[in-house]
Amino acid sequence: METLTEVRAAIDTLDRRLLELLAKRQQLVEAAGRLKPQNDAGAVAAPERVAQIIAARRQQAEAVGLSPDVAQAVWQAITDAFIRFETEVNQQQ
Ligand SMILES: O=C(O)C(=O)C[C@]1(C(=O)O)C=C[C@@H](O)C=C1
Repeated sequence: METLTEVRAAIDTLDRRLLELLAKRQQLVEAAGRLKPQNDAGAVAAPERVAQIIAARRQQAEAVGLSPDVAQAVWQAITDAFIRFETEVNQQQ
């Protein structure tokens, strides 16, 4: 992989896989939102679970050669976005 164009093509391919995994994650979050009591913002936000996820992903990142700070930022953004998504699901069930 020698050119910026090649590197970007590889990033696009990898991002496609990430999108598919995030779509599967969304289905699981939707199921979680339906299992929680309706209109329960505290249950949806589950801050203790988010803290557990962030700590675990930091450790798991180190094991696979990913910067723990990058992992924390990514999973903070993921959980923020999915809490917003799950809030909609939880209100509409
Ligand atoms: O574990 C849950 O309770 C979920 O609803 C899933 C999830 C997640 O995205 O991983 C989403 C919202 C909560 O803040 C915590 C975690």
